[in-house]
Amino acid sequence: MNISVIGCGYVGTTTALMFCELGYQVVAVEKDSKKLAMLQQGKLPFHEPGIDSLLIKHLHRGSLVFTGDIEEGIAHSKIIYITVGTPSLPDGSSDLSFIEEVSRQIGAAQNDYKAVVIKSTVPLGTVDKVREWIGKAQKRPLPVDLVVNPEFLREGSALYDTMHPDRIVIGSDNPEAAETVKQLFHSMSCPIIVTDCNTAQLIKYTANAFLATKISFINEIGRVCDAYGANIEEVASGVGLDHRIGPHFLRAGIGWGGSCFPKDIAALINMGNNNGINLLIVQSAQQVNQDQIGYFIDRLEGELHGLNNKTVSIYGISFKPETDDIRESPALKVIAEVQRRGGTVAAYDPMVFDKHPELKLPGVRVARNMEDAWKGSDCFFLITEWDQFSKIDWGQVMQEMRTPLVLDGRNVLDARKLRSLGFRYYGIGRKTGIIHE
Ligand SMILES: NC(=O)c1ccc[n+]([C@@H]2O[C@H](COP(=O)([O-])OP(=O)(O)OC[C@H]3O[C@@H](n4cnc5c(N)ncnc54)[C@H](O)[C@@H]3O)[C@@H](O)[C@H]2O)c1
Ligand SMILES: O=c1ccn([C@@H]2O[C@H](COP(=O)(O)OP(=O)(O)O[C@H]3O[C@H](CO)[C@@H](O)[C@H](O)[C@H]3O)[C@@H](O)[C@H]2O)c(=O)[nH]1
Repeated sequence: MNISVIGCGYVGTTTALMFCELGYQVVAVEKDSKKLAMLQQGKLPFHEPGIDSLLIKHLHRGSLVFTGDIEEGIAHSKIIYITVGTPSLPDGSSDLSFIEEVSRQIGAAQNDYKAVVIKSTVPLGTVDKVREWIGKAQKRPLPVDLVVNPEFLREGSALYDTMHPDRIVIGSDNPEAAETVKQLFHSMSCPIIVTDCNTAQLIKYTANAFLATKISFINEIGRVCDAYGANIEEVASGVGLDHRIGPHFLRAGIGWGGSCFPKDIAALINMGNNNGINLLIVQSAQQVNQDQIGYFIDRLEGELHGLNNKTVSIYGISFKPETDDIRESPALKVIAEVQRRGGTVAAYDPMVFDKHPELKLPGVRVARNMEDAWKGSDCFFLITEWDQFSKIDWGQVMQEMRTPLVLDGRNVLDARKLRSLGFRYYGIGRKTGIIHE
């Protein structure tokens, strides 16, 4: 069977490869000519572990073809997946312009029946708009079914998550179309939930909002730990052993970022507002997350008695390890806030600057290596827990920093060791405790 995928970013490329692995013939459409040229040559325009080798495998086999010609993509199959971006607008609502563009292109290129499957995360009600955009662009009335099949992959483990999902969610107002899409996954063993479009979309938003709220909640408890000298990791593991709560997404730190949580939480709040529903819990989770940057920087400013003439070394720019994605990265917010309060910044990331040579961070000294960033610095500030930061020679750091201050935005460094070496070390909620200190 043939499948077309439109939009070859993190989700589209992974989805295309997942379908190739399941045995389908895939045509993937990308409009960005630079990205397209790379993909056609078997090179990934972004970093995602494990995807590179699969890309080459399926290009060689001919099971995957990349094209910039949307008409070729539409003609290739009856099942068209939409995987374009849905970024935030300033009011928190979703920018559906990419979805609209693709919908109109589908309608204009259509010459027979299509099942259009929206994998992008889109607000409830979007399906009706897509149906209208497609219909208006059709040269003559042609049948189209709309299905939503939201994606739950995490960057950094995209391939694994797509090949081993906890569940697959399919929403459609037409049971036959839903069944067609369900059959695509017949070889997968996870639960498949078939429901209506709005319910399927709300499963996606609720999952992201719940996970983000879990993190904000533990971050807030981390502040209570700081106030009373309790240990947040022991609190989290003690609480997480309760099966009703579970151990995941209870790692306290500088807060959540990325291309999904911030925008999806904003979109959910916006959907509530549009209907007179004040989503208090989700709004609070968002607020706690915004405040978390200030919580750390207040500590930094206090420890250094002001940031004027102080240099802060930022370790990790991507929003999490094993990705080059900097969308809504906490590091960028920390840099802006340090600069706003008068400090200067040196930054190191093992991936981001190599992958994005065009990236400009005004006023920031980009370090060539880890050592270069801490030399003469007043604070080692870890934002992203790249594995290599766990192998640092802290004796050398102590020799080469101007001020022996370490802020650990991910609670991953060895607090006891750093303190015994003479560093002033702060994570969140890590003053005491016996497991990690
Ligand atoms: N990134 C994730 O971890 C993740 C996980 C789950 C869901 N999602 C959702 O999936 C969607 C896509 O996210 P992403 O991170 O892959 O986005 P992305 O920005 O990385 O990729 C989107 C791609 O679509 C291309 N595109 C846009 N319009 C096009 C058109 N008309 N024709 C062909 N190509 C076009 C863009 O050039 C870009 O390469 C979003 O709605 C997002 O919320 C993302
Ligand atoms: O205990 C935790 C777990 C995560 N994070 C942070 O939360 C953010 C998001 O992390 P993660 O969820 O691992 O990454 P994403 O790739 O953004 O994935 C989320 O967003 C995707 C897009 O919607 C969904 O598909 C995934 O299911 C959902 O986990 C990152 O900044 C992490 O550092 C924490 O601070 N503490």
